[in-house]
Amino acid sequence: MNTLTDSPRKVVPQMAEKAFAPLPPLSEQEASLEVKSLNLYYGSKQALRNINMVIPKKRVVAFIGPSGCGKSTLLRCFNRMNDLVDNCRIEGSIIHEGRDIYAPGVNVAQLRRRVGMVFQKPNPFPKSIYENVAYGLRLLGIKDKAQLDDTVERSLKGAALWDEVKDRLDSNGLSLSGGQQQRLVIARAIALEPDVLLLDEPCSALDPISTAKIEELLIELKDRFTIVIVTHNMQQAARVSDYTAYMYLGDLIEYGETEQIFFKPNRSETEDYITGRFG
Ligand SMILES: Nc1ncnc2c1ncn2[C@@H]1O[C@H](COP(=O)(O)OP(=O)(O)OP(=O)(O)O)[C@@H](O)[C@H]1O
Repeated sequence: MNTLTDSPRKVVPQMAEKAFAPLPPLSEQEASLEVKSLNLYYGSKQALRNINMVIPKKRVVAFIGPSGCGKSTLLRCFNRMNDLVDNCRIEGSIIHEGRDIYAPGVNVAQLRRRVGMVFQKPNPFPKSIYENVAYGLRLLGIKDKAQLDDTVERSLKGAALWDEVKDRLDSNGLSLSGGQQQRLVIARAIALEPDVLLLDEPCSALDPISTAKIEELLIELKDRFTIVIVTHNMQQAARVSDYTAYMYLGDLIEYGETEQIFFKPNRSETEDYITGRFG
C-alpha cells in the first residue's frame, strides 16, 4: 500500500529532539516528503543532525537560517543531489510517494524527474528557448511535434514567461534577462510535470522586480506542485511560504506555520534569528 496516497492522515511536523513544545497538526494535508532521523556527514563533519520533518503536498516550505546551517544540504537530500559529493554519507530515510528514496534500487534519474531542482544562478542551456523547455521531454523519447509544442507553451505559460517570449522561441535562452532565465529554468523543470520543485535561493541573483515575479509565480505554482525553497531573505520566506523551518548548525530548531514561526516562535533561538538579534 502506498501509505502517502492511500491513507490520508494528519501531518504533524516533527521537530529536532531537543525542541520543547510540540506543534499543532499542520493540516489534513497528505505528506509529499517525510524525513526520518536523517543524519548527513561530509567526511567526518556532521552537517545534518537527526532531522525529522514532513513536507506537506502542494504547499510552500521555506528553509531559513544563518549561512552554513545546512539548508542547501537538506534541500539536496530530497533529490539525492548529495550523491554527487564524494565524501558524503547519509543515514536515515526520506519517504517520497511511499518509498524511501535512499533504499537500494531507487532509480535516481526518475526521482529527479519527480523532484525537480532550480539553482541560485539561472542555468539555461546554450540552446533556444524552445529547446530548453523541450529538452527533458526529448530525453524521454518524445518526438511528436504537436505534443512538444503544446508542452513548451503550457510550461512557459506556467512559468509566467510565455507572453514575453512567444515571438522569439528560437532565440538563445542565454539572451534573456536573469529573471527571465530563472523563469525559463522553472519552465524547463515543470515541463516534466514533477510533483516537487526544490529551489535553492532562486532570487539571490535577481533584481527586486524579477524577484517579485518569481515570488508571485511560486504562489501560483503551489496549486500544482509541492515547493521547498531555501532563502536568505526572511521577508521572502514570510511572503511566499506556508511553513518555515529554522535551522542552525545542522539542527532543525523549529518548524511550523510561517505565521507562527515569525510572530510566535516557540524557541528563543528562532526569535533571536527572526528579530535580527543573531545571524
Ligand atoms: N561538498 C561539501 N563538502 C564538505 N562540506 C560541505 C560541502 N557542502 C557543504 N558543506 C558544509 O556543510 C555545512 C552546511 O552547508 P550548506 O551549504 O548546506 O549550508 P547553507 O545553510 O545552505 O549555507 P548558505 O546559506 O551559506 O548557502 C557547512 O559547514 C558547509 O561548509
